[in-house]
Amino acid sequence: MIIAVLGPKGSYSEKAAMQWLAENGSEEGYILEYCDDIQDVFSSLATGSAKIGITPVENSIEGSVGVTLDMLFEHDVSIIAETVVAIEHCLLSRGRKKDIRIILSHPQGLAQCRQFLKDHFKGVELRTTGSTSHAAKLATEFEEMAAIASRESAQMYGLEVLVPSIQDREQNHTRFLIMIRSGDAAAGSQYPAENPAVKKGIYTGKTSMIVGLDRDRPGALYEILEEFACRKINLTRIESRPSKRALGDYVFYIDLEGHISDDIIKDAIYNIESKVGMLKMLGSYPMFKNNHL
Ligand SMILES: O=C(O)C(=O)Cc1ccccc1
Repeated sequence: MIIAVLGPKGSYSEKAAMQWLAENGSEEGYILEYCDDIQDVFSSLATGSAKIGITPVENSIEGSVGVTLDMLFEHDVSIIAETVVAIEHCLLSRGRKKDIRIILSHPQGLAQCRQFLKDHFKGVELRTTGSTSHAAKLATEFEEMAAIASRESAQMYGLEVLVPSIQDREQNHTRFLIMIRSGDAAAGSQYPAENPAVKKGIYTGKTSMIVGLDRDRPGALYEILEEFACRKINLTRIESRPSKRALGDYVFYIDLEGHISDDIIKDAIYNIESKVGMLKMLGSYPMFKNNHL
């Protein structure tokens, strides 16, 4: 089974993949395909090159990963799981701190360390890369380059950790989605919609969807949310994103507690379908639970 993640080796997406496989007790029989960026992870799923794709979707400091949200809208994928990874960014380089002229990272890495960069590297050029591990790999080439990436990347690419734990808040977590191509039974069969673990109550189910309202009018969003509220369905996230059709036109990304195999969830969605212009189900899957977070 091929799993597409952000590459090269040492990315947080790779960490997410290993963590998710360990959580499921299936660390063997998987091959990682390292992609240049988030779009390529989705393309890899679309072409069938990989059966599973893993990308970051949300960070506790910086918020949503817009590209992943956009790709979820554009591609026929189903979310089969989520996992949350603790992120410790470090400043890595071959050179010395005073010689650093360029700092590289994934846009999320730069954003999560914004204050650190302002306080210690004002005026230094910031460059974005497809992943933090790509930044680390590039930083091996010149002494005046540094990367914001994980401690593991330092080891992997032979860089020094100049400054550890540089994110703007000590607590830093990123949620990753584990996805398959919609209807890809071969990859999905291990994690079926009727997930027995969810049924047994070991996991709480989570359901994700994208909703587009038919037209802008008072109360349109309220009417959707009412279908959840009246059934005591808890939303864990709601986020608007430009529909890209016109300025001020939005779609809503909604996550809620409950599995599509639960009657009340089915019922709520059935009622919502007649009220919206567009409803795209992204999947029902076990909610990530870790008491240490
Ligand atoms: O670039 C990576 O390593 C990723 O997996 C994306 C990312 C970047 C920064 C924080 C969390 C995830």
